[in-house]
Amino acid sequence: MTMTMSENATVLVTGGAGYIGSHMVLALRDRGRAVVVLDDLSTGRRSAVPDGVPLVEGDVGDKALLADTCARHGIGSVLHFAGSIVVPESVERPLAYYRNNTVKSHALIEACVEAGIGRFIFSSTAAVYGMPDRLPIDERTPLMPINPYGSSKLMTEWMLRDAAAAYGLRYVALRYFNVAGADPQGRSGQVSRVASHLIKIAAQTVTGQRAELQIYGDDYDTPDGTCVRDYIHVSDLADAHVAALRHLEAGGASEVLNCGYGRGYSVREVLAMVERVTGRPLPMRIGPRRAGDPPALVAGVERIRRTLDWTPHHDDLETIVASALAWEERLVKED
Ligand SMILES: NC(=O)c1ccc[n+]([C@@H]2O[C@H](COP(=O)([O-])OP(=O)(O)OC[C@H]3O[C@@H](n4cnc5c(N)ncnc54)[C@H](O)[C@@H]3O)[C@@H](O)[C@H]2O)c1
Ligand SMILES: O=c1ccn([C@@H]2O[C@H](COP(=O)(O)OP(=O)(O)O[C@H]3O[C@H](CO)[C@H](O)[C@H](O)[C@H]3O)[C@@H](O)[C@H]2O)c(=O)[nH]1
Repeated sequence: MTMTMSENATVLVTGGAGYIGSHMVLALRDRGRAVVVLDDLSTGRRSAVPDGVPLVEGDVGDKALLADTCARHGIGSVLHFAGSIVVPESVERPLAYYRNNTVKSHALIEACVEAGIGRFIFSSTAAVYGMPDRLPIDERTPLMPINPYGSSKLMTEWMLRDAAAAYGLRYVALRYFNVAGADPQGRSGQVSRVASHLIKIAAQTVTGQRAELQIYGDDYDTPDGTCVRDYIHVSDLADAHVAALRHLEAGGASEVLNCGYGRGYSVREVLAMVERVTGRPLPMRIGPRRAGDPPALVAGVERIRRTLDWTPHHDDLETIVASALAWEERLVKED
């Protein structure tokens, strides 16, 4: 397949040494695209960036570095993953979250406008919806984040909306639901030890790094009393970004799109799948509810299916769980 001019331009992936960003780099490289990573390695790892991919080690809020990187590498599109992601930490340190997620995104958007970079893809989150009471959650659902993390992301969406109107930048904001799993070829996965995500914690428990897992509440108004989430495989999520990039490169309009499969699994269902995959009981107990957990979050996916040429390939809880476990076992062996 021949590439168009815009497909020849290098893609800047901020946060490309992190969990989702590293899968993004793989997805782009697998398609022969030129990629540069900008990451301060605060939670990411140098080893997550494949050989041959330039890593600019620095801060996404550093405008001089951004201008230099964009000019030096001939950047045509920016995929913005860099940020802070731990919800309870955002409650304790809100200003740090607004600085890292909102203020630094402002610097990046401004640098793009100044450099004439017209395509931008942003990692947003279902946290912009807060505690919606109707499922599935479509993009017209009122935006009422209940923590600084969600607010910091929503403010970036708004900056993009307004910058697009004023300066002609085109963007896609993808509101991720629950991202999980690891590269099917075992090239990347979630590395952070300070994990709060259910499937990562289950994998740490299976590999003996934790004695047991706690279910945060079994008295929700859901079929089995535990919270329901829409788990999306990280490689499908990366492919959705590739589709979003193609959409923008083909001249498509700015979009805000949910990114999930449109189906929910309860905490108990996820843990039952972990037991099925390992063939062993998982040490677990019921604990109290965790503050700020909505009972159920399931993406309305009509808009993304209509807008992007995106076909998920790993829409299967067993595949998600098995890939996360395989990655965790590899991490443990490496240590
Ligand atoms: N993991 C999820 O379930 C989830 C859900 C919704 C949205 N998101 C969003 O996806 C993005 C990636 O999340 P992740 O799970 O891969 O997290 P991660 O912590 O693994 O990756 C974030 C990366 O950004 C880098 N970084 C952070 N601040 C930076 C800065 N100021 N300058 C340069 N680099 C910086 C980190 O070193 C890390 O490599 C985030 O924006 C997050 O808000 C994640
Ligand atoms: O040890 C654990 C960890 C999680 N859970 C439960 O498992 C479900 C999923 O929790 P995660 O922490 O895996 O994911 P969240 O739904 O809380 O988080 C997701 O939504 C957040 C915003 O709401 C952020 O966007 C975050 O990055 C994204 O993964 C929740 O009901 C949680 O209470 C447990 O029972 N035990």
